[in-house]
Amino acid sequence: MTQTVKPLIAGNWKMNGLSASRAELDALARGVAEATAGRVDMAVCPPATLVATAADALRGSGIATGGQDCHTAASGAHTGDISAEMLADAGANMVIVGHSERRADHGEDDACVRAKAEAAWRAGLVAILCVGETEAERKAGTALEVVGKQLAGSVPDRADAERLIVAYEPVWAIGTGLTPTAEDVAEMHASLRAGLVERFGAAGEGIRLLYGGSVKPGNAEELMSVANVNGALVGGASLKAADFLAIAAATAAVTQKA
Ligand SMILES: O=C[C@H](O)COP(=O)(O)O
Repeated sequence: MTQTVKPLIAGNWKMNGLSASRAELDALARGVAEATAGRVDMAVCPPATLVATAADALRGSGIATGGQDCHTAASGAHTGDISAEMLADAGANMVIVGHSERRADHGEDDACVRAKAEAAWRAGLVAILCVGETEAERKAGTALEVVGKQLAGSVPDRADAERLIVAYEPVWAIGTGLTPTAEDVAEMHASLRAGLVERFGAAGEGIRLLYGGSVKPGNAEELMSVANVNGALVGGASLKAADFLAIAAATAAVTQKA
């Protein structure tokens, strides 16, 4: 883990959560101080219907609230869409853009993801921008090239640590229980770091690089110990406060050893 970068453990609830999920949010707010000891930041990205609930439940806890997607426009005739400004108005501080499920299910390409990141910035939100290769690309030996192209095409100019977080999520590791080896994660994150530094200079050193894909309490310590891994984007294991807090605690333990 890059020692100067405070890790972030962010939860992506995807299309899960009803009003009863308030109990999990309240449990996170109660447990965050003990789990992180102030050494790790946390965020929860619930579905849009729960952003205001999450912002309310997490207020004062230090846990940030995020959306899972935003439209490129601030408002207008876009039925069913939600703008970054609306997320901010509901209490969000950040928004995920370019998740592989959006890229696959909604045909979002790098130019679209870049426009969404710019929309996030326009609304004052931090963009958590996702990149990652498919299983076929990994097997073909093109993972570094594919992800490097996604990074170059999706990240807007003038990125810095205040406004951008990059999440590396191998598509084949999402929700499967599979994870890359620590060596593969290290190789990819080193490549992402090099790409950011080449483009943004010293600012690229501070941009958080999250790993995502089947992060659980049992593998968090190993994954969070990898060089240039500055936290995690957690799907399934973020739905239960106890598991999510355990991942944060494992990350805090890594930072203490570093
Ligand atoms: O955004 C989160 C990722 O897609 C990871 O999901 P997962 O932890 O359920 O594998």
